[in-house]
Amino acid sequence: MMMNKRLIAMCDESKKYMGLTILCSWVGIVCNIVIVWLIGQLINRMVEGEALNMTGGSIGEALSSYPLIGPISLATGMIVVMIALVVKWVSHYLYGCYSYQASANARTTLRRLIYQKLLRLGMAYQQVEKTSGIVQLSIEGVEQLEIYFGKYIPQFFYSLLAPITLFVCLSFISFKAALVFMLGVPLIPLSIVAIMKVAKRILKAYWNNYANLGETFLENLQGLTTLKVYNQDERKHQEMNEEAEGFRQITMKVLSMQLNSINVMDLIAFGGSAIGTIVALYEFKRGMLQVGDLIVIILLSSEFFIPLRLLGSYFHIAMNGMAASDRIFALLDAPEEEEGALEMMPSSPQTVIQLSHLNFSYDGERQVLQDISLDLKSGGLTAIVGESGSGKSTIASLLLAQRRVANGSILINNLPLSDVRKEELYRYVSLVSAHSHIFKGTIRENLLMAREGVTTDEMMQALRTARLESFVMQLPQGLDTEVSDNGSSLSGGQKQRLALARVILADRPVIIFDEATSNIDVESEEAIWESIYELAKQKTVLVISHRLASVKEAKVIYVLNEGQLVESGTHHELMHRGGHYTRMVEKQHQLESMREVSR
Ligand SMILES: Nc1ncnc2c1ncn2[C@@H]1O[C@H](COP(=O)(O)OP(=O)(O)OP(=O)(O)O)[C@@H](O)[C@H]1O
Repeated sequence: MMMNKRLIAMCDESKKYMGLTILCSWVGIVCNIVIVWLIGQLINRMVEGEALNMTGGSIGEALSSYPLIGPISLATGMIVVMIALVVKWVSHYLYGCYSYQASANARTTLRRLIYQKLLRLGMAYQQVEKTSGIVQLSIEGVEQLEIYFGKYIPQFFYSLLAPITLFVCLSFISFKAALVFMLGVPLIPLSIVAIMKVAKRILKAYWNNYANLGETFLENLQGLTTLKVYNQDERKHQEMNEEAEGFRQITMKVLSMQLNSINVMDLIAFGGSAIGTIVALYEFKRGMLQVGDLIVIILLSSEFFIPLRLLGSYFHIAMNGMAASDRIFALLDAPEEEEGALEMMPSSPQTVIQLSHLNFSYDGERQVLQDISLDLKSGGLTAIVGESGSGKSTIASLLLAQRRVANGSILINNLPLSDVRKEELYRYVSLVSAHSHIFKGTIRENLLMAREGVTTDEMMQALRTARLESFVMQLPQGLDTEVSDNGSSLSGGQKQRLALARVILADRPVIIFDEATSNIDVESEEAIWESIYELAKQKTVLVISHRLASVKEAKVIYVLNEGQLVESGTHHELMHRGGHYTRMVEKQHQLESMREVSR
């Protein structure tokens, strides 16, 4: 009955609150039994003709002398009813609090686990689940599981406890009626099990459709400008409508399945109550029951079935949560790259990186890098150039341990990169890519990310080096100016320069610039190159660039062609050789002269 041991074990902190929720529900039903039973006894006495003795004395005395049952007087009975009502109200209130705590704990735990896993997976998360899928799982999937913890599991155990408690109490009044009620109870879980078989299949399809629709929506939204430019927005709109229609259909299937199952459960619940009540009426007719007892049985008959009926309605939401949990587990179980164990790299004033006989393939079939051996010597500028798709960025991602090297080795200060913990690696190496991420928040907050305790002076100095100081100074809020999501309120060039200032503040010995100046204005490009040359005087800088004119001054230029290292040397050596590099330079010259002419 959907008792997912792993899920429950995972959210250990919720267990205590789930237990308290069950206890509160149980206390509530015990109070109900007490109240109804005392009312039944009062009716019995009244039917027996027991009248209030109002002659003389106060009303209090009259109530105390009225025998409700055995030594219990009507006054005592009324006090007990009052207490039971208060206890019932308190337990109902506490039920809400504990149920919330159980679900809130589960929500926090699951979201934390997903987040931690994503951090460990790094870039590899995309191979397991799409970004939109992860967002859906973390928000809606986790919310469905909140109901599983806060409502479904407590209700499951309460649904076992309630009929047993009622059976024990009612069997003192009418064993036969209590037995009939009790026999009807298992029919509801049996119907749930039958429905579950169909539901599992439908819900799996529902989640797949939901994730696909989310992915299409996200993609179309992100590419909306391109779609508009090519007049393709209407076509994509139609495609999305079709997908949405598919999702509507599967949603309707889920809803009708839920409705039908609720009807079946209602039939069993009301049918069971009716049969039990008929048995009680029969006993009453034969004089085996008093009218008060009959009323107690009628009033409590529905209580046998209501908990299971409620379980049935939570069941569907919980079932949806189960389908989501399968995907959460698939994400949590995704294999992680083994993290190096080395906490501390031997300190060396000169960080040296060596790649030897490196081979790499993304899909295990097509070799993207073949037998690459190169050295990134300490200090100065080193460049990797090559045509588009030759494997330059792949080398950068391998240097940052974003992907694992299967063949060949990368040594950093003579240590295999795979032995070094990522955190430790990132104390040595940092990156400015073509699309640096700027976070929503102030400029200051984005800069503070680089290093703890950075002072305003240091920030201004870094902005000066990145040629962004004058821009920030002219802003009314200066460093405290808010930038929107992914720096969308900044120009491409300003974003890159801000990213450059951040990397300067991070003060790592090795900085990789991967096409950091592509797609930006000439002014920003020049400003960034100036900063790169300045940085290269103190740090080890690796530049991956398509602009050959800018890397002329590099102490070594590595030339890649179709995943192979074809040449290396200084600009003059390479030009002298008249090989691949020379051809690239000449091609670029021709292009630039054509551009000049067309201006
Ligand atoms: N995530 C990926 N999955 C599969 N193949 C990839 C992936 N990223 C890159 N590739 C492939 O690997 C090859 C090298 O790509 P890479 O991005 O390293 O080239 P590049 O030289 O940096 O190109 P550019 O100058 O255009 O950025 C290309 O053929 C590309 O199609």
